Amino acid sequence: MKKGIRYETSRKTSYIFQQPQHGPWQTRMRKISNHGSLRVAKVAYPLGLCVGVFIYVAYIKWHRATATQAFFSITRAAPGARWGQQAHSPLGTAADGHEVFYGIMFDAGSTGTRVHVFQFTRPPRETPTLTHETFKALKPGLSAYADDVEKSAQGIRELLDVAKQDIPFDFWKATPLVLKATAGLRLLPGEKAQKLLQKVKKVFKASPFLVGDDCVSIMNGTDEGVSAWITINFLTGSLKTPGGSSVGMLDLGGGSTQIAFLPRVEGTLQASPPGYLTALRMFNRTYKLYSYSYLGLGLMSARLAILGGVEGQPAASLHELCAARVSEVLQNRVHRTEEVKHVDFYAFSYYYDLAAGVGLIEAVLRARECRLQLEGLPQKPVSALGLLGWRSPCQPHVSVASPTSQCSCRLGVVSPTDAEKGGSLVVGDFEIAAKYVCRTLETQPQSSPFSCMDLTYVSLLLQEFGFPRSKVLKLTRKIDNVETSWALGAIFHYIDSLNRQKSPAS
Ligand SMILES: O=c1[nH]cnc2c1ncn2[C@@H]1O[C@H](COP(=O)(O)OP(=O)(O)O)[C@@H](O)[C@H]1O
Ligand SMILES: [Ca+2]
Repeated sequence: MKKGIRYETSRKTSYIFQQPQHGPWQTRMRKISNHGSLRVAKVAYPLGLCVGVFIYVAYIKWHRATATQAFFSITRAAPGARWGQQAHSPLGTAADGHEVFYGIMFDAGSTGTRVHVFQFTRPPRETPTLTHETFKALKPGLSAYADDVEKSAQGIRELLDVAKQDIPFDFWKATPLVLKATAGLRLLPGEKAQKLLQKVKKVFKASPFLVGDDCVSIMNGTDEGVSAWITINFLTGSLKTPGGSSVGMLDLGGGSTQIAFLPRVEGTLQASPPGYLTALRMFNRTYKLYSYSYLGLGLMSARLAILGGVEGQPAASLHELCAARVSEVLQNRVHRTEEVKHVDFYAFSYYYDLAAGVGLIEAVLRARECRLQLEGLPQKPVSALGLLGWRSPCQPHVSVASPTSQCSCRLGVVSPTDAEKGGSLVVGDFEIAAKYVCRTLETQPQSSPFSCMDLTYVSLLLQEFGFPRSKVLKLTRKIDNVETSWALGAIFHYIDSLNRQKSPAS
Protein backbone atom coordinates (compact mmCIF):
# COMPACT_ATOMS: atom_id res chain seq x y z
CA MET A 1 0.00 0.00 0.00
CA LYS A 2 1.19 3.50 -0.75
CA LYS A 3 2.73 5.34 2.17
CA GLY A 4 1.88 8.85 3.23
CA ILE A 5 1.01 11.00 6.17
CA ARG A 6 -2.48 11.31 7.47
CA TYR A 7 -3.95 12.83 10.57
CA GLU A 8 -6.28 11.11 12.96
CA THR A 9 -8.37 14.24 13.24
CA SER A 10 -9.66 13.84 9.69
CA ARG A 11 -12.95 12.00 9.31
CA LYS A 12 -11.81 10.35 6.11
CA THR A 13 -8.13 9.71 5.77
CA SER A 14 -6.12 9.54 2.60
CA TYR A 15 -2.49 9.42 1.77
CA ILE A 16 -0.66 12.66 1.41
CA PHE A 17 0.40 12.61 -2.13
CA GLN A 18 -1.85 11.50 -4.88
CA GLN A 19 -1.12 11.89 -8.54
CA PRO A 20 -1.41 15.59 -9.44
CA GLN A 21 -3.76 16.14 -12.36
CA HIS A 22 -1.16 17.96 -14.41
CA GLY A 23 2.46 17.04 -13.98
CA PRO A 24 4.99 19.81 -14.51
CA TRP A 25 6.64 17.98 -17.39
CA GLN A 26 3.30 17.86 -19.20
CA THR A 27 3.02 21.60 -18.67
CA ARG A 28 6.42 22.17 -20.15
CA MET A 29 5.71 19.94 -23.14
CA ARG A 30 2.59 21.89 -23.83
CA LYS A 31 4.51 25.12 -23.70
CA ILE A 32 7.01 23.87 -26.26
CA SER A 33 4.29 22.70 -28.64
CA ASN A 34 2.67 26.14 -28.49
CA HIS A 35 5.74 27.61 -30.07
CA GLY A 36 4.89 26.25 -33.49
CA SER A 37 2.98 29.16 -34.94
CA LEU A 38 5.22 29.76 -37.95
CA ARG A 39 3.66 30.75 -41.16
CA VAL A 40 4.50 27.89 -43.50
CA ALA A 41 5.12 28.65 -47.12
CA LYS A 42 5.68 25.96 -49.70
CA VAL A 43 9.41 26.77 -50.13
CA ALA A 44 9.92 26.93 -46.39
CA TYR A 45 8.70 23.37 -45.74
CA PRO A 46 12.09 21.62 -45.69
CA LEU A 47 13.53 24.49 -43.64
CA GLY A 48 10.64 24.32 -41.17
CA LEU A 49 11.12 20.58 -40.85
CA CYS A 50 14.81 21.04 -40.07
CA VAL A 51 14.05 23.69 -37.44
CA GLY A 52 11.42 21.40 -35.90
CA VAL A 53 13.84 18.48 -35.68
CA PHE A 54 16.50 20.76 -34.20
CA ILE A 55 14.12 22.08 -31.51
CA TYR A 56 12.98 18.56 -30.70
CA VAL A 57 16.55 17.26 -30.29
CA ALA A 58 17.53 20.31 -28.21
CA TYR A 59 14.47 19.81 -25.99
CA ILE A 60 15.25 16.13 -25.37
CA LYS A 61 18.86 16.98 -24.46
CA TRP A 62 17.78 19.78 -22.15
CA HIS A 63 15.15 17.60 -20.53
CA ARG A 64 17.67 14.85 -19.80
CA ALA A 65 20.20 17.32 -18.40
CA THR A 66 17.76 18.99 -15.98
CA ALA A 67 16.27 15.67 -14.96
CA THR A 68 19.68 14.24 -14.13
CA GLN A 69 20.50 17.36 -12.14
CA ALA A 70 17.33 16.89 -10.12
CA PHE A 71 18.30 13.30 -9.38
CA PHE A 72 21.68 14.44 -8.06
CA SER A 73 20.02 16.97 -5.80
CA ILE A 74 17.95 14.18 -4.27
CA THR A 75 20.94 12.16 -3.28
CA ARG A 76 23.29 14.99 -2.41
CA ALA A 77 21.20 17.74 -0.90
CA ALA A 78 18.82 15.70 1.16
CA PRO A 79 19.67 12.02 1.54
CA GLY A 80 17.41 11.61 4.58
CA ALA A 81 14.69 13.81 3.19
CA ARG A 82 12.50 11.17 1.70
CA TRP A 83 9.29 9.61 2.71
CA GLY A 84 8.07 6.19 1.80
CA GLN A 85 10.46 3.30 1.81
CA GLN A 86 11.52 2.95 -1.78
CA ALA A 87 15.20 2.65 -2.44
CA HIS A 88 16.92 5.03 -4.84
CA SER A 89 16.62 3.93 -8.43
CA PRO A 90 19.82 3.51 -10.43
CA LEU A 91 21.31 6.74 -11.76
CA GLY A 92 19.50 8.07 -14.80
CA THR A 93 16.30 6.10 -14.48
CA ALA A 94 14.81 7.80 -11.41
CA ALA A 95 14.58 11.05 -13.29
CA ASP A 96 12.47 9.71 -16.17
CA GLY A 97 9.04 11.25 -16.04
CA HIS A 98 9.52 12.50 -12.53
CA GLU A 99 7.22 15.23 -11.30
CA VAL A 100 8.21 18.34 -9.47
CA PHE A 101 5.93 20.33 -7.22
CA TYR A 102 6.27 23.04 -4.59
CA GLY A 103 4.72 24.24 -1.34
CA ILE A 104 5.16 27.61 0.37
CA MET A 105 4.87 27.88 4.16
CA PHE A 106 5.10 31.22 5.97
CA ASP A 107 6.03 30.98 9.65
CA ALA A 108 4.71 34.07 11.41
CA GLY A 109 6.68 33.68 14.63
CA SER A 110 6.69 36.10 17.55
CA THR A 111 10.15 37.47 16.69
CA GLY A 112 10.12 37.22 12.91
CA THR A 113 8.35 36.08 9.76
CA ARG A 114 9.97 33.44 7.57
CA VAL A 115 9.24 31.88 4.23
CA HIS A 116 10.03 28.22 3.50
CA VAL A 117 9.76 27.23 -0.16
CA PHE A 118 9.81 23.45 -0.45
CA GLN A 119 10.50 21.63 -3.69
CA PHE A 120 9.39 18.01 -3.98
CA THR A 121 10.14 15.48 -6.70
CA ARG A 122 8.20 12.34 -7.36
CA PRO A 123 9.59 9.61 -9.59
CA PRO A 124 6.95 7.51 -11.39
CA ARG A 125 5.02 5.20 -9.07
CA GLU A 126 7.09 6.33 -6.11
CA THR A 127 6.41 8.55 -3.14
CA PRO A 128 7.68 12.12 -3.31
CA THR A 129 11.03 13.26 -2.02
CA LEU A 130 11.94 16.63 -0.57
CA THR A 131 14.60 17.92 -2.91
CA HIS A 132 15.21 21.50 -1.89
CA GLU A 133 14.27 24.23 0.53
CA THR A 134 14.69 27.97 0.10
CA PHE A 135 14.46 29.94 3.31
CA LYS A 136 14.38 33.60 4.19
CA ALA A 137 13.60 35.33 7.47
CA LEU A 138 12.60 38.90 8.30
CA LYS A 139 12.32 40.73 11.60
CA PRO A 140 10.27 41.85 13.46
CA GLY A 141 7.34 39.47 13.75
CA LEU A 142 3.86 40.20 12.46
CA SER A 143 2.60 41.10 15.95
CA ALA A 144 4.91 44.14 15.94
CA TYR A 145 2.52 45.68 13.38
CA ALA A 146 -0.58 45.25 15.54
CA ASP A 147 -1.13 49.01 15.62
CA ASP A 148 -0.09 49.68 12.04
CA VAL A 149 -1.53 46.81 10.04
CA GLU A 150 -0.86 48.39 6.63
CA LYS A 151 2.89 48.28 7.26
CA SER A 152 2.83 44.51 7.74
CA ALA A 153 2.23 43.95 4.02
CA GLN A 154 5.65 45.11 2.89
CA GLY A 155 7.56 42.26 4.54
CA ILE A 156 5.04 39.69 3.35
CA ARG A 157 5.43 40.91 -0.25
CA GLU A 158 9.20 40.81 0.10
CA LEU A 159 9.06 37.16 1.17
CA LEU A 160 6.56 36.37 -1.59
CA ASP A 161 9.11 37.69 -4.07
CA VAL A 162 11.57 35.10 -2.77
CA ALA A 163 9.02 32.39 -3.60
CA LYS A 164 8.41 33.87 -7.06
CA GLN A 165 12.10 33.89 -7.82
CA ASP A 166 12.51 30.34 -6.60
CA ILE A 167 9.52 28.68 -8.26
CA PRO A 168 9.30 28.52 -12.07
CA PHE A 169 6.43 30.55 -13.49
CA ASP A 170 4.58 27.47 -14.79
CA PHE A 171 4.21 26.11 -11.26
CA TRP A 172 2.86 29.22 -9.53
CA LYS A 173 -0.84 28.49 -9.98
CA ALA A 174 -0.58 24.97 -8.55
CA THR A 175 1.64 25.85 -5.58
CA PRO A 176 -0.18 26.13 -2.23
CA LEU A 177 0.63 29.22 -0.20
CA VAL A 178 0.00 29.12 3.55
CA LEU A 179 0.81 31.25 6.59
CA LYS A 180 0.61 29.97 10.13
CA ALA A 181 1.13 32.25 13.09
CA THR A 182 2.40 31.16 16.48
CA ALA A 183 2.87 32.74 19.91
CA GLY A 184 3.06 36.40 18.84
CA LEU A 185 -0.48 36.38 17.45
CA ARG A 186 -1.78 34.00 20.11
CA LEU A 187 -0.79 36.56 22.72
CA LEU A 188 -2.44 39.52 20.93
CA PRO A 189 -6.05 40.53 21.61
CA GLY A 190 -8.20 38.54 19.18
CA GLU A 191 -9.38 41.51 17.16
CA LYS A 192 -5.88 42.81 16.50
CA ALA A 193 -4.65 39.39 15.49
CA GLN A 194 -7.59 38.96 13.08
CA LYS A 195 -6.90 42.32 11.42
CA LEU A 196 -3.30 41.30 10.77
CA LEU A 197 -4.40 37.94 9.34
CA GLN A 198 -6.96 39.65 7.09
CA LYS A 199 -4.26 41.92 5.73
CA VAL A 200 -1.98 38.98 4.97
CA LYS A 201 -4.87 37.16 3.31
CA LYS A 202 -5.48 40.13 1.03
CA VAL A 203 -1.81 40.16 -0.02
CA PHE A 204 -1.90 36.39 -0.55
CA LYS A 205 -5.09 36.57 -2.64
CA ALA A 206 -3.39 39.08 -4.92
CA SER A 207 -0.46 36.69 -5.44
CA PRO A 208 -0.28 34.20 -8.31
CA PHE A 209 -0.12 31.15 -6.02
CA LEU A 210 -2.79 28.65 -4.96
CA VAL A 211 -4.60 30.34 -2.09
CA GLY A 212 -7.43 28.67 -0.20
CA ASP A 213 -9.82 30.18 2.29
CA ASP A 214 -7.78 28.64 5.10
CA CYS A 215 -4.49 30.11 3.81
CA VAL A 216 -3.81 32.16 6.97
CA SER A 217 -4.46 31.08 10.54
CA ILE A 218 -3.13 30.95 14.06
CA MET A 219 -1.81 27.45 14.65
CA ASN A 220 -2.56 25.82 17.95
CA GLY A 221 0.38 24.93 20.18
CA THR A 222 -0.13 21.16 19.97
CA ASP A 223 -0.03 21.21 16.16
CA GLU A 224 3.11 23.33 16.33
CA GLY A 225 4.82 20.67 18.45
CA VAL A 226 3.50 17.77 16.37
CA SER A 227 4.54 19.42 13.09
CA ALA A 228 8.06 20.07 14.38
CA TRP A 229 8.24 16.46 15.62
CA ILE A 230 7.29 15.24 12.11
CA THR A 231 9.93 17.52 10.55
CA ILE A 232 12.75 16.32 12.76
CA ASN A 233 11.85 12.64 12.49
CA PHE A 234 11.40 12.93 8.74
CA LEU A 235 14.78 14.61 8.32
CA THR A 236 16.58 12.13 10.56
CA GLY A 237 15.01 9.25 8.63
CA SER A 238 13.22 7.94 11.73
CA LEU A 239 9.85 7.79 9.98
CA LYS A 240 11.12 5.37 7.36
CA THR A 241 11.25 2.37 9.64
CA PRO A 242 7.88 1.44 11.06
CA GLY A 243 8.34 0.59 14.70
CA GLY A 244 11.88 1.97 14.66
CA SER A 245 13.13 4.47 17.16
CA SER A 246 12.17 8.12 16.93
CA VAL A 247 13.70 11.29 18.33
CA GLY A 248 12.22 13.91 20.62
CA MET A 249 11.94 17.60 19.73
CA LEU A 250 12.59 20.74 21.75
CA ASP A 251 11.71 24.10 20.21
CA LEU A 252 12.31 27.31 22.14
CA GLY A 253 10.62 30.24 20.46
CA GLY A 254 10.27 33.84 21.56
CA GLY A 255 6.74 33.54 22.97
CA SER A 256 6.29 29.81 23.54
CA THR A 257 8.23 26.59 23.84
CA GLN A 258 7.30 23.10 22.68
CA ILE A 259 8.32 19.61 23.71
CA ALA A 260 7.25 16.53 21.72
CA PHE A 261 8.29 12.89 21.79
CA LEU A 262 6.89 9.43 21.30
CA PRO A 263 6.48 7.77 24.69
CA ARG A 264 7.41 4.09 24.89
CA VAL A 265 6.50 3.65 28.51
CA GLU A 266 2.87 3.03 29.39
CA GLY A 267 3.32 4.96 32.64
CA THR A 268 4.14 8.13 30.70
CA LEU A 269 0.86 7.91 28.82
CA GLN A 270 -1.03 7.35 31.99
CA ALA A 271 0.69 10.08 33.97
CA SER A 272 0.26 12.71 31.25
CA PRO A 273 -2.30 15.39 32.10
CA PRO A 274 -5.19 15.96 29.67
CA GLY A 275 -4.08 17.92 26.61
CA TYR A 276 -0.54 16.53 26.58
CA LEU A 277 -1.24 13.54 24.32
CA THR A 278 -2.17 13.67 20.64
CA ALA A 279 -2.91 10.90 18.18
CA LEU A 280 -1.22 11.22 14.81
CA ARG A 281 -1.95 8.87 11.91
CA MET A 282 1.01 8.47 9.60
CA PHE A 283 2.51 5.77 7.38
CA ASN A 284 -0.30 3.40 8.34
CA ARG A 285 0.55 3.84 11.97
CA THR A 286 -1.00 5.73 14.80
CA TYR A 287 1.49 7.58 16.94
CA LYS A 288 0.39 8.62 20.40
CA LEU A 289 2.59 11.64 20.88
CA TYR A 290 3.38 13.56 23.98
CA SER A 291 3.26 17.14 22.70
CA TYR A 292 2.79 20.35 24.61
CA SER A 293 3.30 24.04 23.97
CA TYR A 294 3.90 26.38 26.89
CA LEU A 295 2.58 29.80 25.95
CA GLY A 296 4.53 32.53 27.74
CA LEU A 297 7.61 30.38 28.33
CA GLY A 298 9.38 31.39 25.13
CA LEU A 299 12.70 33.13 25.68
CA MET A 300 11.44 36.68 25.12
CA SER A 301 8.35 36.17 27.32
CA ALA A 302 10.59 34.68 29.99
CA ARG A 303 12.89 37.72 29.86
CA LEU A 304 9.90 39.96 30.52
CA ALA A 305 8.70 37.81 33.39
CA ILE A 306 12.15 37.58 34.94
CA LEU A 307 12.94 41.29 34.65
CA GLY A 308 9.51 42.43 35.69
CA GLY A 309 9.91 40.90 39.10
CA VAL A 310 13.42 41.97 40.02
CA GLU A 311 13.38 43.98 43.25
CA GLY A 312 16.06 45.65 45.29
CA GLN A 313 19.78 45.21 45.09
CA PRO A 314 21.51 42.07 43.97
CA ALA A 315 22.21 40.07 47.12
CA ALA A 316 24.22 37.31 45.53
CA SER A 317 26.20 36.48 42.35
CA LEU A 318 24.45 37.38 39.11
CA HIS A 319 23.93 33.73 38.25
CA GLU A 320 22.40 32.91 41.63
CA LEU A 321 20.16 35.93 41.41
CA CYS A 322 19.06 35.02 37.91
CA ALA A 323 18.55 31.39 38.87
CA ALA A 324 16.36 32.35 41.82
CA ARG A 325 14.16 34.56 39.62
CA VAL A 326 13.98 31.98 36.84
CA SER A 327 12.96 29.31 39.34
CA GLU A 328 10.15 31.55 40.55
CA VAL A 329 8.97 32.14 37.00
CA LEU A 330 9.06 28.43 36.18
CA GLN A 331 7.56 27.23 39.43
CA ASN A 332 4.65 24.84 38.80
CA ARG A 333 4.55 25.79 35.13
CA VAL A 334 6.11 22.73 33.52
CA HIS A 335 4.99 19.13 33.52
CA ARG A 336 7.89 16.78 34.24
CA THR A 337 8.01 13.33 32.73
CA GLU A 338 10.54 10.67 33.67
CA GLU A 339 10.79 9.22 30.18
CA VAL A 340 12.55 12.22 28.63
CA LYS A 341 15.73 10.91 30.25
CA HIS A 342 15.71 7.96 27.87
CA VAL A 343 14.65 9.61 24.59
CA ASP A 344 17.12 11.13 22.10
CA PHE A 345 16.24 14.80 21.66
CA TYR A 346 17.01 17.40 19.02
CA ALA A 347 16.82 20.99 20.23
CA PHE A 348 16.68 23.96 17.90
CA SER A 349 15.57 27.61 17.53
CA TYR A 350 16.73 29.58 20.60
CA TYR A 351 18.30 26.49 22.18
CA TYR A 352 20.63 26.42 19.22
CA ASP A 353 20.99 30.19 18.72
CA LEU A 354 21.95 30.75 22.34
CA ALA A 355 24.50 27.96 22.46
CA ALA A 356 26.01 29.01 19.13
CA GLY A 357 25.92 32.69 20.14
CA VAL A 358 28.24 32.22 23.12
CA GLY A 359 30.46 29.72 21.30
CA LEU A 360 29.23 26.86 23.48
CA ILE A 361 28.90 24.30 20.69
CA GLU A 362 32.40 24.97 19.49
CA ALA A 363 33.85 25.03 23.01
CA VAL A 364 32.25 21.66 23.78
CA LEU A 365 33.61 20.21 20.55
CA ARG A 366 37.10 21.42 21.31
CA ALA A 367 36.94 20.34 24.94
CA ARG A 368 35.87 16.89 23.79
CA GLU A 369 38.77 16.71 21.33
CA CYS A 370 41.21 17.75 24.03
CA ARG A 371 39.81 15.27 26.47
CA LEU A 372 39.99 12.55 23.85
CA GLN A 373 43.63 13.32 23.14
CA LEU A 374 44.51 13.42 26.80
CA GLU A 375 42.69 10.52 28.36
CA GLY A 376 39.74 9.52 26.24
CA LEU A 377 36.19 10.36 27.18
CA PRO A 378 34.46 8.28 29.82
CA GLN A 379 31.73 5.94 28.63
CA LYS A 380 28.96 7.81 30.41
CA PRO A 381 28.00 11.12 28.79
CA VAL A 382 29.33 13.90 30.96
CA SER A 383 30.21 17.48 30.30
CA ALA A 384 33.47 17.67 28.39
CA LEU A 385 33.68 21.29 29.51
CA GLY A 386 33.22 20.23 33.10
CA LEU A 387 35.97 17.64 32.80
CA LEU A 388 38.36 20.27 31.57
CA GLY A 389 37.75 22.46 34.54
CA TRP A 390 34.79 24.57 33.54
CA ARG A 391 33.42 24.46 37.02
CA SER A 392 32.11 27.35 39.00
CA PRO A 393 33.78 29.76 39.38
CA CYS A 394 34.59 29.43 35.69
CA GLN A 395 37.96 30.29 34.35
CA PRO A 396 38.01 32.65 31.39
CA HIS A 397 40.40 30.39 29.57
CA VAL A 398 41.46 26.83 30.14
CA SER A 399 44.59 25.45 28.63
CA VAL A 400 45.54 21.85 29.05
CA ALA A 401 48.95 20.71 27.94
CA SER A 402 49.09 17.33 26.29
CA PRO A 403 52.12 15.46 25.00
CA THR A 404 51.00 16.10 21.43
CA SER A 405 49.22 19.41 21.49
CA GLN A 406 48.15 22.41 23.47
CA CYS A 407 44.42 22.13 24.02
CA SER A 408 42.24 25.03 24.87
CA CYS A 409 38.59 25.84 24.91
CA ARG A 410 36.95 29.13 25.50
CA LEU A 411 33.44 30.47 25.52
CA GLY A 412 32.63 33.67 23.74
CA VAL A 413 34.54 32.82 20.60
CA VAL A 414 32.10 32.33 17.75
CA SER A 415 33.50 31.05 14.52
CA PRO A 416 31.65 32.04 11.35
CA THR A 417 30.88 28.42 10.57
CA ASP A 418 29.03 28.08 13.88
CA ALA A 419 25.91 29.59 12.39
CA GLU A 420 25.41 26.52 10.20
CA LYS A 421 26.81 23.55 12.03
CA GLY A 422 25.34 22.02 15.11
CA GLY A 423 26.72 19.66 17.71
CA SER A 424 25.97 17.67 20.83
CA LEU A 425 26.30 18.81 24.39
CA VAL A 426 24.95 17.78 27.74
CA VAL A 427 22.26 19.72 29.59
CA GLY A 428 24.80 20.61 32.29
CA ASP A 429 26.85 22.51 29.70
CA PHE A 430 24.16 25.19 29.65
CA GLU A 431 24.65 25.68 33.38
CA ILE A 432 28.42 25.81 33.05
CA ALA A 433 28.08 28.36 30.27
CA ALA A 434 25.51 30.37 32.26
CA LYS A 435 27.82 30.56 35.27
CA TYR A 436 30.75 31.59 33.14
CA VAL A 437 28.85 34.23 31.18
CA CYS A 438 27.18 35.66 34.32
CA ARG A 439 30.48 35.85 36.11
CA THR A 440 32.14 37.61 33.20
CA LEU A 441 29.24 40.07 33.05
CA GLU A 442 29.84 41.04 36.67
CA THR A 443 33.23 42.48 35.82
CA GLN A 444 33.00 43.58 32.20
CA PRO A 445 30.15 44.71 29.96
CA GLN A 446 29.16 42.15 27.34
CA SER A 447 28.01 42.61 23.77
CA SER A 448 24.93 40.54 24.55
CA PRO A 449 23.74 41.57 28.03
CA PHE A 450 20.93 39.00 28.06
CA SER A 451 23.18 35.94 27.64
CA CYS A 452 23.56 35.39 31.38
CA MET A 453 19.81 35.41 31.95
CA ASP A 454 18.96 33.47 28.79
CA LEU A 455 21.43 30.66 29.50
CA THR A 456 20.25 30.44 33.10
CA TYR A 457 16.67 30.22 31.86
CA VAL A 458 17.41 27.47 29.34
CA SER A 459 19.44 25.48 31.84
CA LEU A 460 16.63 25.55 34.41
CA LEU A 461 13.85 25.02 31.86
CA LEU A 462 15.55 21.81 30.69
CA GLN A 463 15.93 20.65 34.28
CA GLU A 464 12.25 21.40 34.91
CA PHE A 465 11.35 19.15 31.96
CA GLY A 466 13.16 16.39 33.85
CA PHE A 467 16.44 16.22 31.92
CA PRO A 468 19.41 15.30 34.10
CA ARG A 469 22.61 17.36 33.71
CA SER A 470 24.27 14.44 31.96
CA LYS A 471 21.57 14.18 29.28
CA VAL A 472 22.97 14.58 25.76
CA LEU A 473 21.07 16.94 23.42
CA LYS A 474 21.68 17.43 19.72
CA LEU A 475 21.63 21.10 18.82
CA THR A 476 21.15 22.03 15.20
CA ARG A 477 19.72 24.63 12.88
CA LYS A 478 19.54 22.48 9.78
CA ILE A 479 19.50 18.80 8.89
CA ASP A 480 20.54 17.94 5.34
CA ASN A 481 20.27 21.60 4.45
CA VAL A 482 16.66 21.85 5.59
CA GLU A 483 15.62 24.16 8.44
CA THR A 484 14.60 22.39 11.62
CA SER A 485 11.20 24.02 12.06
CA TRP A 486 7.56 23.00 12.23
CA ALA A 487 7.13 24.40 8.71
CA LEU A 488 7.93 21.17 6.83
CA GLY A 489 5.62 19.01 8.96
CA ALA A 490 2.89 21.62 8.53
CA ILE A 491 3.17 21.70 4.72
CA PHE A 492 2.81 17.89 4.68
CA HIS A 493 -0.39 18.28 6.62
CA TYR A 494 -1.66 21.06 4.38
CA ILE A 495 -0.96 19.20 1.14
CA ASP A 496 -2.59 16.16 2.68
CA SER A 497 -5.75 18.13 3.40
CA LEU A 498 -5.76 19.56 -0.14
CA ASN A 499 -5.58 16.05 -1.58
CA ARG A 500 -8.36 14.92 0.71
CA GLN A 501 -10.57 17.73 -0.58
CA LYS A 502 -9.77 16.73 -4.18
CA SER A 503 -10.58 13.06 -3.73
CA PRO A 504 -12.68 12.58 -0.60
CA ALA A 505 -13.46 8.95 -1.40
CA SER A 506 -9.87 7.70 -1.18
O1 LIG B 1 13.06 28.10 10.34
C1 LIG B 1 13.82 28.51 11.22
N1 LIG B 1 15.14 28.40 11.09
C2 LIG B 1 16.01 28.84 12.03
N2 LIG B 1 15.63 29.40 13.17
C3 LIG B 1 14.31 29.54 13.37
C4 LIG B 1 13.36 29.13 12.42
N3 LIG B 1 12.15 29.41 12.90
C5 LIG B 1 12.34 29.97 14.10
N4 LIG B 1 13.64 30.06 14.39
C6 LIG B 1 14.26 30.57 15.62
O2 LIG B 1 13.25 30.59 16.63
C7 LIG B 1 13.50 31.63 17.53
C8 LIG B 1 12.37 32.59 17.58
O3 LIG B 1 11.16 31.96 17.71
P1 LIG B 1 9.82 32.52 17.06
O4 LIG B 1 9.95 33.91 16.59
O5 LIG B 1 9.40 31.52 16.03
O6 LIG B 1 8.84 32.52 18.30
P2 LIG B 1 7.54 31.65 18.59
O7 LIG B 1 7.82 30.27 18.07
O8 LIG B 1 7.41 31.67 20.07
O9 LIG B 1 6.43 32.32 17.88
C9 LIG B 1 14.75 32.33 17.02
O10 LIG B 1 15.83 31.72 17.68
C10 LIG B 1 14.76 31.98 15.56
O11 LIG B 1 16.06 32.05 15.03
CA1 LIG C 1 8.76 29.31 16.24
